[in-house]
Amino acid sequence: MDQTLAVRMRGVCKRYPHFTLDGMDLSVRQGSIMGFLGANGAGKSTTLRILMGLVLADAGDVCVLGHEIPAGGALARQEIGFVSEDLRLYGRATLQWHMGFVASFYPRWDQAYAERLLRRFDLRPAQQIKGMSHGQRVKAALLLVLARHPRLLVLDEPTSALDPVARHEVLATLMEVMGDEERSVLFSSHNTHEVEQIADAVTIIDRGRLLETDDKESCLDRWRRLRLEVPAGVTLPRLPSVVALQGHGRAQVLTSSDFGAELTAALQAAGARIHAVETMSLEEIFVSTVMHRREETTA
Ligand SMILES: Nc1ncnc2c1ncn2[C@@H]1O[C@H](COP(=O)(O)OP(=O)(O)OP(=O)(O)O)[C@@H](O)[C@H]1O
Repeated sequence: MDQTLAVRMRGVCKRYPHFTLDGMDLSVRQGSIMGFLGANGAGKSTTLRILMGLVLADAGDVCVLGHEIPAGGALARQEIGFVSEDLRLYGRATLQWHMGFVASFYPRWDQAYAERLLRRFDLRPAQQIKGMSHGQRVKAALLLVLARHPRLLVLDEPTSALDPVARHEVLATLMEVMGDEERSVLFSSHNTHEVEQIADAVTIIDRGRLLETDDKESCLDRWRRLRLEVPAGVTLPRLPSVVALQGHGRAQVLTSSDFGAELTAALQAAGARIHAVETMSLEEIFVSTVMHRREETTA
């Protein structure tokens, strides 16, 4: 495996009665934060569970931190911090008890850092888990994995239950963790704003398929919305990078996934005038990518 990749998934398939993960590819570079975006039911949790060795794939190759999955799953999990919706914490035990429990298994447990996180996340160590709100439980689970200093953090929608202040603290903590070039984060989310804020790479999936994966900056750089004037009788060229065309008559809006000189030249040669070229947010890119693929598959 490429030593610079923390995660490498190739052609992974998983068939459920009403869902198929279909040839999923996913690469996470060591030292990067990968935002894993998908609509409800897209297959994000299934993909993350396969790479954790918690769900067995029907086909494909998975390698995490140099360990083949599932054979090397136990070794890989020693170096991964995984936080998901179904948090496996003991309701009747306190956070303090959990901290001692985790510390006894992981020699790299960092008590001083754990205490800093307690203050930052505004958690009380003597509190029982069952008395915590959902958001507090998520923060407790994050503390328990972060203080182990895992080489890879795999977070399944870590911020979905958090209020804006808690979300800000968690995102800031994740960015701080990345001060170390050895560490990598893979986190799934519906929230394109937080992915845009902290990720340096983005993967978009829908209905069990990979749609887009790229460095965030190059993704934001490629996508553009063009406001066009299209005189009567002009037919716009059908270029592969044209993802959407809206409006009729003279004023039309074109969305491109690969804006550049070639598209500009083709539009001008056809007789269209470009009035404006606008950048797009990751949210707009995500929605355009998913809608385009759904239209293609239903056409
Ligand atoms: N154990 C299972 N048995 C049958 N179907 C399953 C199982 N696990 C997941 N699925 C199905 O796989 C699909 C993808 O689910 P998954 O949880 O991976 O999506 P997701 O992208 O994480 O969604 P969300 O954002 O809503 O959490 C869903 O249709 C779900 O019903």
